[in-house]
Amino acid sequence: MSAVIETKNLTKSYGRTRGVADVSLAVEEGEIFGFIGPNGAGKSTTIRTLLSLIHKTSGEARIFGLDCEADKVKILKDVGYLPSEVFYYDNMRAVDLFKYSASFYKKDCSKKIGELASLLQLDLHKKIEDMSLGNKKKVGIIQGLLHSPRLIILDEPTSGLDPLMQKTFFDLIKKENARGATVLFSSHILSEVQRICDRVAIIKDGRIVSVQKINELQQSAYKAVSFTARAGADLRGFAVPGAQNLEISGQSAGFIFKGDVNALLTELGRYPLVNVDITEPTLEEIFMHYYSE
Ligand SMILES: Nc1ncnc2c1ncn2[C@@H]1O[C@H](COP(=O)(O)OP(=O)(O)OP(=O)(O)O)[C@@H](O)[C@H]1O
Repeated sequence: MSAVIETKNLTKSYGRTRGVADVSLAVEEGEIFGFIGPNGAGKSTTIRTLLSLIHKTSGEARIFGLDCEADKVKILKDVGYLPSEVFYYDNMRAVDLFKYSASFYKKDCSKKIGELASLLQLDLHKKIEDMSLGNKKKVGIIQGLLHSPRLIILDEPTSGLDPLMQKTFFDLIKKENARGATVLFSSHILSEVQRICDRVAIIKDGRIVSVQKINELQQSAYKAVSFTARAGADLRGFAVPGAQNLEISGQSAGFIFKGDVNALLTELGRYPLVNVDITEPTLEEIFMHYYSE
């Protein structure tokens, strides 16, 4: 395997404002790689820097082994990009925009444009300014995929798509991946990442805090624990090493746990319990732990 995207200590500052700092990532050929973090974490900044839409402050960024700034033109021929906010030549019809885009790639993309439009149910002959937000998003998706790129970069791609169309979209991305495309997929919606990605990088406050395989993340040592005690029991003193995000509400409590199970059971045994649940945490619960650290 070879890295399609590789960054080393990639840093971008907007004057005094933090963009991203020391981002080191490797996305391997054929992966669907998730990039997840809350709003403002630095996902779009990383992506725009990779595409040389903005200049890095320091560090290295390579795509297909080429330097993202020096070899930008060569790289972009084989990259499909769906920006988080789509701006278009509004008075054009979708079909004309696609023809115009295709002319850059010097490829006949008409068959693929037709297939994508039919799959996504987009009227190609409508003016973009007359389209709903969801249909404008579809225009962005088709524009990103029409040249069958080797690398697809999607920045929050599903906003504005209804759930049925989201499923169609995910199936489409899986199909593009099956034909050999590598995919970088940014999102703040955890269930989306869980649905489609092989590995995920978590970014927080401009820095990567973890890179993991999705299945390993779910099988990590973390457990979700919740319990309920009999009326009158005071849970405020509940404490065990390894418990995080502890929330106590009346007679019930819940937390994420990674630690000595015996210590957990001993602590639980101090309370008159009526119920205990120890389960695999959802991705949401696992990520909350990263977000709140
Ligand atoms: N053009 C800009 N000028 C100044 N600061 C910026 C600019 N663009 C982004 N930032 C700052 O950089 C940081 C990272 O923002 P970025 O948009 O990359 O985050 P994000 O993870 O993509 O979040 P979102 O989902 O909200 O777009 C934020 O603190 C943001 O305020």
